[in-house]
Amino acid sequence: MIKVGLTGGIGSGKTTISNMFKELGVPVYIADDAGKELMNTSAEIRQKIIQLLGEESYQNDQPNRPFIASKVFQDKNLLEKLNAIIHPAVAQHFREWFAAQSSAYIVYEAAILFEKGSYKDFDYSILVTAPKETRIQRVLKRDHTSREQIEARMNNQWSDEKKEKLADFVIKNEEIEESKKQVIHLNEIILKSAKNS
Ligand SMILES: CC(C)(COP(=O)(O)OP(=O)(O)OC[C@H]1O[C@@H](n2cnc3c(N)ncnc32)[C@H](O)[C@@H]1O)[C@@H](O)C(=O)NCCC(=O)NCCS
Ligand SMILES: Nc1ncnc2c1ncn2[C@@H]1O[C@H](COP(=O)(O)OP(=O)(O)OP(=O)(O)O)[C@@H](O)[C@H]1O
Repeated sequence: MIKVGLTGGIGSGKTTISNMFKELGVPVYIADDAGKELMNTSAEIRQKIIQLLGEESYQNDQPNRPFIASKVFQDKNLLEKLNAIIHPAVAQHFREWFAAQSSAYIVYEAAILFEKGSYKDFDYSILVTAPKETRIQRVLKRDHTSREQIEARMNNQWSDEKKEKLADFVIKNEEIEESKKQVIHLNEIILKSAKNS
């Protein structure tokens, strides 16, 4: 079964694009959601995060996400350590999910795919892009956040230019109808490739 990794910077629209694949019947694994679920439910992960960032990182046994974000997006070293707690657990969870799938291909959506080299685990990679200011405006509209907080996350992600060099396919997500056409076209290409493999 073909594995397709899908990523994009904050506010690029990767979840919007993943949903378009879902509508075409493609199973989609959302690594961010799995990471959230594991942070909520795994006592081992909770203990490691408290050890790393202190008691304030959990309240009533639930992660204090704004607090954790305020720490790690200001300090690359802490972000690396948080990633090292969560990513292996997500990888294991994904392997179990993947073993239960039976379609021609699956899509794996993640906030970071190129930065840590995990794109190499996939047959194809898709990068979702949009101009930086568009991305900022989308997130400002969607979330209770500030430009500074969005830029702090952007500073921990590669630029689109750097990611485009490694991506197999790029979806320029500006006009939504245009993005849908690109997804339908990519779906055809990947299905054809699955038949031939
Ligand atoms: C710091 C946390 C608690 C902030 O939670 P919050 O609900 O505010 O954000 P959420 O998880 O929905 O992510 C929103 C966006 O932030 C950016 N972002 C999240 N994690 C990372 C990361 N490790 N590196 C760079 N950018 C990131 C992405 O653009 C992502 O789409 C959370 O993002 C986290 O635990 N991140 C580290 C683990 C991780 O990489 N998770 C995602 C994939 S498993
Ligand atoms: N082509 C588009 N035109 C207009 N708005 C869009 C478009 N694509 C996505 N959006 C909107 O922009 C916001 C960000 O999109 P989405 O949540 O899919 O991005 P994301 O890359 O998954 O974000 P994050 O990195 O913050 O998790 C959402 O409110 C979404 O509805």
